[in-house]
Amino acid sequence: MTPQATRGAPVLLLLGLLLALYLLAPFAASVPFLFDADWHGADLAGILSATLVSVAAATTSTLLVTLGGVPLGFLLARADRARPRALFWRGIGLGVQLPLALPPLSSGVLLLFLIGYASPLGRLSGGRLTDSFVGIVLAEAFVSAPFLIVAARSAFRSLDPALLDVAATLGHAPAIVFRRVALPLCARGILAGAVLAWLRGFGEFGATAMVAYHPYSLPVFTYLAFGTEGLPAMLPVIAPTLLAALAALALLLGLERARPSWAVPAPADPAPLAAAPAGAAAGPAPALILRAGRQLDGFALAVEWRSTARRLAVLGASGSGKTMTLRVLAGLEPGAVRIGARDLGCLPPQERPLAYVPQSFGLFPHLPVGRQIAFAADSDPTLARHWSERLGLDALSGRRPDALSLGQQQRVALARALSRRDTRLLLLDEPFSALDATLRRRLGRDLLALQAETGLRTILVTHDPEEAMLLADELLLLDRGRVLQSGPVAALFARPVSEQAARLLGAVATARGVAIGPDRIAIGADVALRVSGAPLRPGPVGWAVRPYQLRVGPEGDYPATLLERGDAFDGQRRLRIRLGDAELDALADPDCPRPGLCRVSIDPEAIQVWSAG
Ligand SMILES: Nc1ncnc2c1ncn2[C@@H]1O[C@H](COP(=O)(O)OP(=O)(O)OP(=O)(O)O)[C@@H](O)[C@H]1O
Repeated sequence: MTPQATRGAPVLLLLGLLLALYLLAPFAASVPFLFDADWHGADLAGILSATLVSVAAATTSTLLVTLGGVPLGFLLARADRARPRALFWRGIGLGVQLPLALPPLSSGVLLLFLIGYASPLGRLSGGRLTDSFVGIVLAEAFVSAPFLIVAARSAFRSLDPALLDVAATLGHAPAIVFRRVALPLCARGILAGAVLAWLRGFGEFGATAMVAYHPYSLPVFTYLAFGTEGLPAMLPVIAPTLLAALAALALLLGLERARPSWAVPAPADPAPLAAAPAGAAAGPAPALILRAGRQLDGFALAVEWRSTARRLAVLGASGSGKTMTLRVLAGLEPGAVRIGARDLGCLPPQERPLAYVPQSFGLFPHLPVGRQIAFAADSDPTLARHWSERLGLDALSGRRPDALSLGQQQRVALARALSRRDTRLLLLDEPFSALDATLRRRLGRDLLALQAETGLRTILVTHDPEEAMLLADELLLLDRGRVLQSGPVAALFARPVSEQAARLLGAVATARGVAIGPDRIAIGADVALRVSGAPLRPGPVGWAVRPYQLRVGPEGDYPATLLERGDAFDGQRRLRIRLGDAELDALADPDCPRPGLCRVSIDPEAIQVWSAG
């Protein structure tokens, strides 16, 4: 907090400083007593032995607790994300924190029920679980484990789940995903938890005294020295305790301050891709069949889709279920998926022949570009080299993702996906959403080039109709988890099923008319527009046309009235015209006619028409 931030909050400052003072005061208060300490009469051999016992027991218990606590923290974090949260894991999450809430003496009593002389385990072990080094370790593990589990759980909870999903869709089994992605990315949080657990174990007295009074650990030895010889004899015993605590705290501080060393400024955006020879494969692909049904709190997904196109897009408003549909395809959500004769629905994500690029690209923060591209379980070194070079990533192979521009990050994600030996399907979730308009256009063209070059089937999730029309031949329009319409881009564009579908497809303003022939709509004032697409049935229709599709001038197909003429900007002038009964916006050259009668031409293919009956 800056001095300015605390200036307005004297009460906060006072309360905070009071507590800090109280925590430091005992150290200051102990200074005069140090001169009374009985350094000469100190039992150095006893202190050394107790210190060694405590260090060894705390280290052993921390290792044991880490071994089980890290996987448990991972499972608990995963269960925290699941909806609904399983009762079993909620119970486990609560139960493993109980030792935190218990007085250590009570923990000791509970442990005696389990491993004491009279317990089945105690009898089985011949009493070796109490009053022994093993007993100290068990007591320390019991009281210190929650520190490690809570730290690991919160470290794993802060991990971006998309990274685990991507690693799975790159062919890795859950255990490998845990080892290669989750563990390295959460190592600092886990290490901090381990240091806390070690400190807690090292200083443990109550439970240890109940379970294993012998051999003396440092806290028990300190208590003994105080009880038999008083404060002066106890002071030398505190020295190793303080030293160990300071060393552990220094380690904790070091962990907090440690910053990844790879942070270097992001370079400029990549140059556009050079044109490449087209088409490994063209024409229709094996039929893709998707059936997804999902019932969540406040949202239901019910999608059925069949397509043989190679370039597909899922288009819909925010929250319509686009990402979920893609995740069903990737095997990250349940659903039936088939490609040709191959049933993918029964395969886990790591066994599906596809690559999934989530919205944030899903690059692993701890891996440099070179290892990132080769990360897939079935990564082909020849393909990896090819795509690294083709996408201009060779010079960046040593950089980690936070030292890359967004455009470069996207290329790394694509190179990683394309380097898999058996990728049949490339799933792209809003690949351009984080980019500005210029980069969006450029990377859109890059992707177009890649589609032509690889012939790979791509499914693009987007809410941008322009992007969908550029990069897809077939569309799936979603609305609140349901299919609004699906089919070839041109057919959907010409004949959206409803005004809502037309708006999703980019219609800004809509108007009413009447179909008077298979390719004619009357829009009032004796104007009948010629339209393209499937033959129309007579009856009321809605229609729309984009402003830049209207050509306004002295010549043209239809009579209209120019109502307003806006200021010229960026080589264009915005006009307001009346065409039939509709008032529409149009874009024209700056030197277009003045308000008054004019003529308008519209390409029939640029007019969207839907039944409004
Ligand atoms: N685990 C969940 N539990 C309950 N609802 C969820 C869960 N995950 C997603 N949803 C809901 O499902 C709906 C669809 O989500 P989805 O991410 O597929 O939408 P989208 O169309 O991709 O949206 P956007 O364009 O904003 O990314 C949303 O309303 C979301 O709130």
